[in-house]
Formats: sequence, C-alpha cells, structure tokens
Amino acid sequence: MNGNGTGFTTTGAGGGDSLNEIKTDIITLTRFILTEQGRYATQATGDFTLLLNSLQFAFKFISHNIRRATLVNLIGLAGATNSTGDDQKKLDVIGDEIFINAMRASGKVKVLVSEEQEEIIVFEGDGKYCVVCDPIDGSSNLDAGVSVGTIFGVYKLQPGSTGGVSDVLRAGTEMVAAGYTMYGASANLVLTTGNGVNGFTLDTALGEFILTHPDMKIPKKRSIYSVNEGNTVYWDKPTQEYFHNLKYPSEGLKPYSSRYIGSMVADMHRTLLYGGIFAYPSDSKSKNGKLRLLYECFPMAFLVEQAGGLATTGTQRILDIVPKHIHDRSGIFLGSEKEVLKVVDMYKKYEISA
Ligand SMILES: O=P(O)(O)OC[C@H]1O[C@](O)(COP(=O)(O)O)[C@@H](O)[C@@H]1O
Repeated sequence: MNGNGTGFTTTGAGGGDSLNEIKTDIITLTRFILTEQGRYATQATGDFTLLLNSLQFAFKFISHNIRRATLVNLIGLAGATNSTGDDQKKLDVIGDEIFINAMRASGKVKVLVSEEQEEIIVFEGDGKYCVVCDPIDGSSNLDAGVSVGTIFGVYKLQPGSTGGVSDVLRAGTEMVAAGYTMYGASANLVLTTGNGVNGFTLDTALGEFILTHPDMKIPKKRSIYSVNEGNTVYWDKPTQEYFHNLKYPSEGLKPYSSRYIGSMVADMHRTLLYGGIFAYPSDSKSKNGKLRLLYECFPMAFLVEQAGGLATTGTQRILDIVPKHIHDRSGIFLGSEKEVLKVVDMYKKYEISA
C-alpha cells in the first residue's frame, strides 16, 4: 500500500519497471476495478466489473468515431431534435446508438436513460443496474473540434423491481458510480464508485484505459470561474452579486480568471484538476437551469464531492434533489469547497431558501 491510498504506483517506484523506463506494471481500468471490487464490495459478483467493461467499450468506440468524424462525414446535424428540443448532431445519434447497444450487450443493465431518448429504455434479462447518460455532452462544439464527452451515472435496481422509471427518479446520493470520458487531446475517463476519484487515459495503441490520475483531489480554493456570462441578465440577484465580486474584488485583491469552453465535461475536467468553480445558474424567472439533473448534474456532483469539493443550487445540495422527471434540469454551482461556500453564503445573505 502506498501514500496515495490506491495500492498502485504510477511513478514506477516498486512498479517493476525494466531498466529502460518502459512501464511494465501498468494499471488498466479492468485491473483497477477488480482490485477495488475485491476491497470494497464484500459480495462482489463481478457484475459491476462487466458493466464497466461495456462502458469502457462504448467510450473507446465513441472516441474512435469522434477522432475520424471530419474524415467520414460524421460532422454536422442529423436533421432531428432530441427529447429536450436540442438539434441532434450526427454524432449525438451515433454516440447514443453505441451506448444503448453496449449497455444492452452487457446483460447487466435493466433500465437506461439517455439525453437523446424521450423515455426510459427497459432491457430484457435480469440486469440489476440502471444507467443514466449523456452520450455526447457539449455536442454544440463538435464541428469546431472542441473537447466533448460522455457523462454517466449508475444506480442499483430497487429490490423487487422489474425495471421502471421509479428506479431512476431517485436522489443523486443513491448513485453507486459515476463518471465521464472527455474526448480531447486524449480520451480521459474520470470515475468514482464512492471511494474517491481516479482518472484513466486511453492508450490507443494498447486499447486500454491506464490509471494516470490516482486519488484525484480538487484544490480547496482557486481564483478561476467558469460560467456563460452571456446569460448574466437572466440571473437572480445573489448570482449576479457573486460573479460581480469575483470580477471587481475589494481593494488590493486580484480579480478571478475566467475560463469557459461551453462543454461541461471539458470545463469540469479543468475544474477538477486546477480548482475553481463551474456554474450554470438557473434563470431567475423560469427558475429553470439548462443542465439535466440525472445525467449531467448528479454525476458531476458525485465526482466533485468525492474529490473533496461541493455542488449546490445555491440553496440545496445537488445530490439531495429527487427528480420528478428523467429530463429535469437544475441550476448548479460546483467545484472547490471554499469557492462554492461563497455562493451558499451569498444566497443566505439574500435569505433565499430552497
Ligand atoms: O452554450 P451554453 O448555453 O453556454 O451551454 C453550454 C452547456 O450546454 C451543454 O453543451 C449541454 O450539453 P449537451 O450538449 O449535452 O446538450 C454543456 O456541455 C455546456 O456546459
């Protein structure tokens, strides 16, 4: 067991490296999950490992198609809209199909929710997991080659259930695993099963996700904010004052830096690594946010909390919310603990309660 609690070394010390620095003792995702299941899941049946194997196959297949999209005319619109009214990109449809087929083929999934599907999908068989996903998050950036990603969350089927919407209309606190794969310079999978957060990088030559970021911890504070300021006029007073204070700090303090890619996975990957705060506040009139609770907010909130950060609406912990519909949306602020606590304090100052 070494200092980073994962039991694995990524620096080579004791990792059995051969003389010329070729890493010969690499930790693949499957090896990592098998060890983790062995350590945490007393009655590990291997079902979760098989589910994760199907998930990583879907990520590799989607990554492959995104990389060659311009070459094989997979760029542009598919000519249809999805369940929440967004124009579907061709890769939204391809990513969705790849994900659905992989989850069906795993034999371990009973219920699937996808951003691209109006209703839940209930698979044949005795799968005991429910998966919620956004197959291609940030797809509005695809044609510009900006990083996009797949976001997912996993619930256990409720005891005695034969698979229905009530298996997924549950608080985020009931999720047993969550993560995202970002398709950027490389494909990065960031995963939690409730025992911390670990990051893996796809080695396309080996076709394996390799542990490269063990035991990720988000910095407690960092002067970086990430929000679409074009929406400022729609924000409520606490949100407007909060971001105003970051840009016009009191005497002697430096203003925060602004970073916004417009692809939640990419903005969250940077926030997890560097710290700071990402937000998509709700509209003060409709009280509606843009990002979907089940397959965008919950998985990211689970990861951030497991990495030592916080996730809130401003007045409520994101993971405590119980959705009423599978495509419900919510306002969200998440990231470094000290940054998010300033948002909570601002809402308290305005006495705005949940
Ligand atoms: O363009 P906006 O309004 O800033 O919204 C950007 C946000 O919307 C999203 O693109 C929504 O995701 P989808 O692409 O999955 O619909 C997020 O990735 C991103 O954070």
